[in-house]
Amino acid sequence: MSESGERITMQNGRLHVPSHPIIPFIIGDGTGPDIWRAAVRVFDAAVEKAYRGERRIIWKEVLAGEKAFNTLGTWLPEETLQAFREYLVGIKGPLTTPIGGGIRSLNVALRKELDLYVCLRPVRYFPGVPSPVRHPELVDMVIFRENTEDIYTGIEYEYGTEENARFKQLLKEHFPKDYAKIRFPETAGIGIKPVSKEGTARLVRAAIRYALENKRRNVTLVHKGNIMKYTEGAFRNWGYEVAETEFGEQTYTWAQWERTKAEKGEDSANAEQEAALKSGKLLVKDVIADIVFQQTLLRPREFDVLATMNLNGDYLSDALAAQVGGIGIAPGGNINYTTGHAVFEATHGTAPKYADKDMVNPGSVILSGEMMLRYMGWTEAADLIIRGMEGAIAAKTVTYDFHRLMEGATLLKCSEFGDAVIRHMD
Ligand SMILES: NC(=O)C1=CN([C@@H]2O[C@H](COP(=O)(O)OP(=O)(O)OC[C@H]3O[C@@H](n4cnc5c(N)ncnc54)[C@H](OP(=O)(O)O)[C@@H]3O)[C@@H](O)[C@H]2O)C=CC1
Ligand SMILES: O=C(O)CCC(=O)C(=O)O
Ligand SMILES: [Mg+2]
Repeated sequence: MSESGERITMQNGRLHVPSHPIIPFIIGDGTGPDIWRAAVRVFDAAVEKAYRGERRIIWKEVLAGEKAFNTLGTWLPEETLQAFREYLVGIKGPLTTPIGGGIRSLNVALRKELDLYVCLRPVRYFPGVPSPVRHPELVDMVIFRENTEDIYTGIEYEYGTEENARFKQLLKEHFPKDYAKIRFPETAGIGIKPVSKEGTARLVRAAIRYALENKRRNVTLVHKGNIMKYTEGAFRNWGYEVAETEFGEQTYTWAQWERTKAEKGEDSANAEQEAALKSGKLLVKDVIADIVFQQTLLRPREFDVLATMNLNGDYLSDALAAQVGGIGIAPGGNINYTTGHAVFEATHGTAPKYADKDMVNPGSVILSGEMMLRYMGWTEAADLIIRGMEGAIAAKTVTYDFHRLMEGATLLKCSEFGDAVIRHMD
């Protein structure tokens, strides 16, 4: 490396970012290399333009996925985890996860290993982006998805294995009534869904803090608590508990509304809520996970910040991204707000059929980098990236995914879109 850099550190609960921070990155599988090549040029150009050489990112490649396996014989090397631990803030491309067998998700493993408990996925509209809805500009939501629990924990017992048989035997012996509920016990695979009070509380706390700091109007707890009462239902109840016990002065909850209604009737509850919201309090409400897909589509104005469990948030991220133009422009970050550790990454996957074609939209990783720069406090560079994205899209110079839905647009390659973003920073 020709130039040495320094570590980003956490000091007294605040991120300390040197002028030449070392930032580890994973290129990713499939379309990852195409996208990274385009995106890193955008990041460097934005930083150079904003700080005229006074600040610079010292990139440090770390391996994971196919590149790691092919060179080191392991999918997620310990050195990679160590680099993210040591340098605190990093960025990654997508990594492949085989379906129905093989290795477990490296993406999920990274989040768990580094305890990046928030998957933060903002969903906003860029004017000019083709959208399937009539008013995409009304979509301005931020998903806080729990990243370390739920059925993503990966405790599963495959049908036909000894573990599966032993687990079912344990159920049969100790919980015979529950065992009898399994419709086809002989051939059933089994998965376990742990959801804890601590895991829920730290996620909901982060969502409420974000909403208050960013002057959002509401936080919606998304759950399927009518069916899964002690996991998803508990997520809702613990979420309300956090709002009321830790942010009681600043929030009004639907749980409070329910209690007032039971005591004094619906009119009183409505009046209480209205007064609370008029006084500027943040509304904390909840919605069942199936209807949230309809409501966010039909009444996007009613949703600001959404706090979800792991699986629900995974589904909802892709669905909401579609409303503002699709997964090609859906960024994200995995964050531990206590330790400061963060790994930014797109919402989409490896899109393997487009690999090495220099074709896909690098927008999601570019905007994930924009989130990273903002997280580091390099807001001038982040603002330039937004300006560049807005300019490239407004000029109708776009990649295939937008081009196929846009009238009169110019089709750009992945790398060319990166160039267009840089040009429009001026
Ligand atoms: N965090 C991560 O690393 C993630 C990894 N994955 C992994 O990725 C692999 C593939 O998953 P899959 O379910 O196919 O989902 P993908 O997100 O990889 O791709 C699905 C479709 O989304 C569209 N798309 C994806 N990326 C882009 C982009 N940059 N620009 C424009 N359009 C894009 C394409 O749609 P179209 O064909 O219509 O143009 C593509 O066929 C799996 O192994 C999965 O586990 C998945 C999600 C996240
Ligand atoms: O890990 C994977 O392969 C998929 C993860 C995913 O879809 C997500 O985090 O949104
Ligand atoms: Mg996903």
